[in-house]
Amino acid sequence: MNGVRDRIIRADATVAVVGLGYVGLPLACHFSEAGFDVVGFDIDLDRVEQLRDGTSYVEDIDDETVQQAIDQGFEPTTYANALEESDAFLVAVPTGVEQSEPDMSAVRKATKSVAENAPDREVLFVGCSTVYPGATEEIIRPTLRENGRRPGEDTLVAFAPERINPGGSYDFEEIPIVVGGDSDEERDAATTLLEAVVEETVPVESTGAAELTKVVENTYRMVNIALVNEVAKHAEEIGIDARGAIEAAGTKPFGFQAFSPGPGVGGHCIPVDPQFLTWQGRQDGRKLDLVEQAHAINESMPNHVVDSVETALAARGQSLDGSSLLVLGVSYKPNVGDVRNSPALDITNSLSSRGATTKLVDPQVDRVTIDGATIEPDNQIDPETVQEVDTVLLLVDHDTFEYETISGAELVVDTQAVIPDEFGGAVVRLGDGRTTEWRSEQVSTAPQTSSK
Ligand SMILES: NC(=O)c1ccc[n+]([C@@H]2O[C@H](COP(=O)([O-])OP(=O)(O)OC[C@H]3O[C@@H](n4cnc5c(N)ncnc54)[C@H](O)[C@@H]3O)[C@@H](O)[C@H]2O)c1
Ligand SMILES: CC(=O)N[C@@H]1[C@@H](OP(=O)(O)OP(=O)(O)OC[C@H]2O[C@@H](n3ccc(=O)[nH]c3=O)[C@H](O)[C@@H]2O)O[C@H](CO)[C@@H](O)[C@@H]1O
Repeated sequence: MNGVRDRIIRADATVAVVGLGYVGLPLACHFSEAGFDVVGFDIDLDRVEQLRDGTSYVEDIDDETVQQAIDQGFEPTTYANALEESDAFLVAVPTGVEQSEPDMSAVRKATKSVAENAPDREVLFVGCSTVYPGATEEIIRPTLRENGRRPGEDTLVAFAPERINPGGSYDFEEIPIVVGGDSDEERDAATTLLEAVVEETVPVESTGAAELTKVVENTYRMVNIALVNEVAKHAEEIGIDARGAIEAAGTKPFGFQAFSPGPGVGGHCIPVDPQFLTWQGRQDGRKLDLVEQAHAINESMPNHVVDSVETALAARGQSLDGSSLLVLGVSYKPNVGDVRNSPALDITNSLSSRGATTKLVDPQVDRVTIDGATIEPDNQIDPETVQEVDTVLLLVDHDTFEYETISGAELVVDTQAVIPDEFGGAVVRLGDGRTTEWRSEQVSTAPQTSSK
């Protein structure tokens, strides 16, 4: 009765979370709340010190939650040897792509840290990072073996991809977790562990099945966003409003899920995870044409937005070169401060390279580096600036934006179609059926002078 699963069942297992970011910190706090001793290992000293001071850096976890976990024994540390008394290891370190190739370097290093420090008894290793299908077999197990562990024997191995959704409407415990193991013993141990913190686990037959599940979830989302982006560009040409059609299609009670056209696809998941599949396909000499093309469509949206600004200014007798814009929203999606892969960065870069000057507003983002320059976006929309610029460009619909403040704008390019019609100025919307109209006629309020 000294197997790791037994220790988990008795809740006298020590849980180690490796990687204390958007995924790892909530995991650590939930296992602490569930009554487990928790060790949190991270290589970022600043993050560890913040946690030890009871301070959170993750939007969905407040300081009080961190302090409660600390009071219950949660031990954030940068010392890997603090792992030596742990029984179950949850690894949630960054993964991504570099030059379209999967970057699994952090997974390798974290797995090595676990192997080098795990105690000389049966332990459980659960991969939580999003990886390419087969990575547990090809990277994690060999790394454990190369560093003195026996996968499947003294180290049970499973894969349980995180579905946590920062800023989302679902609570952590409400989101079912898929758990893949290559043996019943490994799958059962991991399922038992995760059932301590979520209401539902979904066991699948292998680690590969769980890895593919996660990548499929996010590839499905990326491809369907690309579909509505392509439809939006088409709708602009045929003079029919795309969003109205998508919204109407959403009334079909089955067989359709509505997505929203936008200025591009950002974040660390949706533009990234599908590239694990396309890379894998190309490795075998097979292209996943649909996934590759969908990614390309989404990548084309920032330029489409800049072209729309240029066309809207031209319809008013103005040039993009020398124009001034107030850009609303820098993060990759509403109500988050994360700028990873944000389309706003590409759009702002492109505007600058085409001679426009931009002023950024984002209440969620303290500072952002664009083209090597560190910029601190304004916190709120300044009506005076609205009057001064040639165009207000809305990229991200943060809840805290008050659009009344832009009522004096001469031109608004609205990529999210959230500016109300009573706005009064000239509003150009992504996917708007009236695009053909404003392209061909001078906008009634258009000044005939050059840009300010
Ligand atoms: N953020 C999300 O909403 C989300 C959702 C689902 C899945 N994921 C996946 O989870 C994984 C982690 O993502 P995240 O958003 O938490 O990343 P993050 O960057 O917020 O946090 C990762 C943490 O790991 C630490 N780290 C890096 N290398 C390490 C190492 N060798 N040993 C110990 N710590 C190390 C970093 O210092 C950082 O604090 C990624 O694979 C991501 O795709 C993220
Ligand atoms: C656990 C996990 O992996 N969770 C992921 C996470 O993904 P995420 O945080 O990256 O957020 P997304 O909402 O996918 O946005 C990504 C980009 O796509 C743009 N977009 C989105 C929808 C749309 O209709 N049109 C768009 O243009 C948006 O602006 C942004 O730039 O949460 C999603 C649920 O929110 C999950 O499904 C998804 O698995």
